[in-house]
Formats: sequence, C-alpha cells, structure tokens
Amino acid sequence: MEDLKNKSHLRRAESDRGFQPLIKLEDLSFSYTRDSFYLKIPELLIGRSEKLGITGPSGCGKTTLLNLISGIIKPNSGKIFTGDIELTSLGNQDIKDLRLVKMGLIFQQFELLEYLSVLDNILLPFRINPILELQSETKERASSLAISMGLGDKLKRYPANLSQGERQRVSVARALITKPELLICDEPTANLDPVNRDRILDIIDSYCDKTNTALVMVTHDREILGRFDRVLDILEFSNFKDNRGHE
Ligand SMILES: Nc1ncnc2c1ncn2[C@@H]1O[C@H](COP(=O)(O)OP(=O)(O)OP(=O)(O)O)[C@@H](O)[C@H]1O
Repeated sequence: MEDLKNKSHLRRAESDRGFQPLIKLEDLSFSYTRDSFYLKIPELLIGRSEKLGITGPSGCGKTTLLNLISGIIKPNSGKIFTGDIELTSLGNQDIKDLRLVKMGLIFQQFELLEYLSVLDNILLPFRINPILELQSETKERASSLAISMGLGDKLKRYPANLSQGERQRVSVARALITKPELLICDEPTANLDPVNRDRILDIIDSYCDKTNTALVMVTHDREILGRFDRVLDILEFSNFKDNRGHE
C-alpha cells in the first residue's frame, strides 16, 4: 500500500524545476444525480511528463475521474486546470476543442469506426473537427505511426479484419495523431492477452518518454503498476462501498 502512495516522482519534479502541473484539480466534488456515490478531491496535481496509474475496485470512480479530467463531465464544485487554462470555466465547445487539441483518449473497447479503414480511423480527429487541419504531413505521420506499431501493411483494412491487439494499436495511433500533451487511457489492455498487453504498454511508454507526454491510465492489472511514476488509489477520494465491505 505504501508503494501506491509513493509521490517521490512528483516531489522530485517539484524540487527540480519549480513544479508546473499539466493538470490541477482543486477542491473538487462530484456526484451523479440522486446517487450516493461521490468523489471529493481536495487537490490533485499531474506533472507534465508524469505517468500516473489509477487503481481501485470496480465502481469506485476511476472512469469518473478520467471523465472529469477530460471535461466529458463537469464537477459539482471545484476547479480543473489544463496548464494555465481553467477547463471548468469554459463552455462545452471550448472544452471539446481543448480535449481534441491537448488530449488523446484510449478506451478498453477500442471505439473504432467499423466503416472506416485503419488509415481513416487514425485520421478521425482531423476528419470530424474543423479546428484541426488535415495536411499531407498529417497523412504521412499517420502512416509512420502505423508502421511503428506494426500496422504498415494494414492501412487499407477495416477493423473487422484485425486482431484485438491490432485494433487497440489503431486506437493508440488515433490518440497520438494530434500530438497530445496528455494521454488518457481507460483500461486499454483489459481485452488483450499478456503479449499484446505488453506490446501496447511498451508503445505507449516509449512514445511518452520520447515526447514528454503525460499519461493517466486506469488499470485493474497489478502486474503493470511498476510502469508508472505514481499510482493513485481512488478509494482515498470516494465514498464508494462495495459488497466486499470496502468503504
Ligand atoms: N452516468 C452515471 N449515472 C449514475 N451513476 C453512474 C454513472 N456512471 C457511473 N455511475 C456510478 O458511479 C460510480 C463510479 O463509476 P465509475 O465508472 O467511475 O467506476 P470505475 O471505478 O471506473 O468502475 P469499473 O472499474 O467497474 O470500470 C459507480 O457506482 C457507478 O455505478
């Protein structure tokens, strides 16, 4: 348990270079309507190149926290900052734009569009939002991301003809195509075997290391906790009760 609370990376970052968090949550509280579940987070700072793992039992609020950080849902009170921008002060369209430009999202179920090819799935953020301009350089970047993930010969295929591991690699490439400052992953390896799990995690790790991209990943898998700079147990912040007596 002590390991889970180890904040040495953050303290090191703070003392090394006058710590400037990429994400800051302040006095945050959140509950779903008429639901007894709530999250209360006095303060949470995520460093600019930090790798943060989020754990806790099913239903304790891990996905809820990711949705708050990415602005998909809004807190009842408190503030969320992305760099200098107060996300919680923005309107819905500005939040969407901010998410699109600064964050890459990867989900357990891959969330690929079945009627688009691998290449078009990777380019999706550019196709659905006019604030991102699709240039020939972007297509070249999509191809090289795909090649670096072992998908170079599958750019014209459709998701139905891919393996689970390949589908998740496409969704990782789609999350990285916008060069996000923060990669948000909700159990990205839950549907993969150990070989594909490690391949995906190695791709994400080395991309984040090379580009100083921050990473926030929800996981149930204790075997991968050693990959993170810090691991946060959401039970610290929620009033979650489960049938094994956790409170
Ligand atoms: N849209 C919603 N409306 C009402 N309650 C919700 C909603 N989404 C989630 N909840 C409840 O909020 C709590 C936290 O849910 P959340 O999905 O964040 O948990 P989790 O830790 O990610 O769970 P899991 O590990 O099973 O994915 C749960 O009790 C859940 O039932």
